Amino acid sequence: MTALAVGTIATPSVDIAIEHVDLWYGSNHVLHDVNLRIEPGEFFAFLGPSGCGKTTLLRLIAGFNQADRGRVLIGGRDVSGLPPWKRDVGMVFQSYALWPHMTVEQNVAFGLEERRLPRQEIRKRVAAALDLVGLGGLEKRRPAQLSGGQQQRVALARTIVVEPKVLLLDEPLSNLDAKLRGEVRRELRELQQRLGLTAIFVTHDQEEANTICDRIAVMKDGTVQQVGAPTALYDAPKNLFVAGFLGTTNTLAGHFGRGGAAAVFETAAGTIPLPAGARPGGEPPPGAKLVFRPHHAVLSHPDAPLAEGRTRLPGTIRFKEFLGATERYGIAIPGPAAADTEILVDLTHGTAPAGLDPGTAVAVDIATDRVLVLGE
Ligand SMILES: Nc1ncnc2c1ncn2[C@@H]1O[C@H](COP(=O)(O)OP(=O)(O)OP(=O)(O)O)[C@@H](O)[C@H]1O
Repeated sequence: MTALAVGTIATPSVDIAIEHVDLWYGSNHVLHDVNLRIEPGEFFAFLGPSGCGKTTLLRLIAGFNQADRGRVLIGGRDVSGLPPWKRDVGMVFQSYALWPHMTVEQNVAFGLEERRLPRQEIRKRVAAALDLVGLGGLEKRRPAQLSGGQQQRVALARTIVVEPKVLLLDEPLSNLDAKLRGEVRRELRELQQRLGLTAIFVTHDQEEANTICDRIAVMKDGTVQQVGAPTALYDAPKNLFVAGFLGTTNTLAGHFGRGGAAAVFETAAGTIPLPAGARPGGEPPPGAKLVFRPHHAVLSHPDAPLAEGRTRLPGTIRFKEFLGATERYGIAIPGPAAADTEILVDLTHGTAPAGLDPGTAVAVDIATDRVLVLGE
């Protein structure tokens, strides 16, 4: 265990282990055999859609929920039976939960006064915590006299001032507007790194998880689907859910080629050769689909020669959207029984050939080595 001190705030870096955790709310089985290890000093995210069990898992680590099976270890110590105040965890809530009648200073000092620390020590630590979150000078204000971002920082200062071993953040930025969210999340990341604190961030926003966290656990229906660094999850998703949750993706239903030796995937839009490794060994996964990202294809003139490493599907532009740095094209690929497949293609703004307007016939040239076949 290492400890880092910034000013008078010291936080240890500890690991967290979640082992075979199951939890029911009555007859509702909310967490299913969850196993995770979070490294010391890591910024970790629980990411998933609403109701998948992220907050339940976070509250379990905090000690507000108890597992029906399995255990939680913090810094190697089994904390499963311990109440929240004996776990050395600090939690920041979505609502901030500040005391409205207290000043900033009093809000931050509250936890230290409860612990009956000497007055001098409290004063020093509160000043250091407010300094760390950039709120020096606002000590005498009340929460109502602060902006949302400033209130969030008070909540953070109040949590770190007690020097928790673990910082738990439950959608802490969701009450802030988009611009402020970006700013506060950078500050949060910087603070977490300076303190070397192990932190877990709950969010359903993939951009938030990607920008702030070292690793992410993607959750669905109370199960962990995949754990990895943001780029690893984006580039090598394990299944269709992870691929779809982390960014836009094209998915084409079909089946592996039969008969011939070549590894191909046959879809209603056409037959697509597969790179080595895209075809999992043995039986195809259930509900297998071909997957590729919109920026892994380009648009060409139907008569242009096909570049090496690409495979071509002919189609017609259905729509075009300007997204800022990129332009998104929706392409209808004709299929049997009048069932067109729609493929999205993202081109960097300014790089698209002229004349790519709705109704134009184009060729979608897909980078064959970026294609994956994934199951449910
Ligand atoms: N106190 C409770 N009693 C009974 N069921 C609950 C309770 N809290 C949550 N649930 C249920 O447990 C499941 C998981 O809820 P949880 O709040 O952990 O999900 P979440 O992923 O954090 O969702 P959100 O992003 O909407 O906060 C949901 O089906 C929810 O309705």
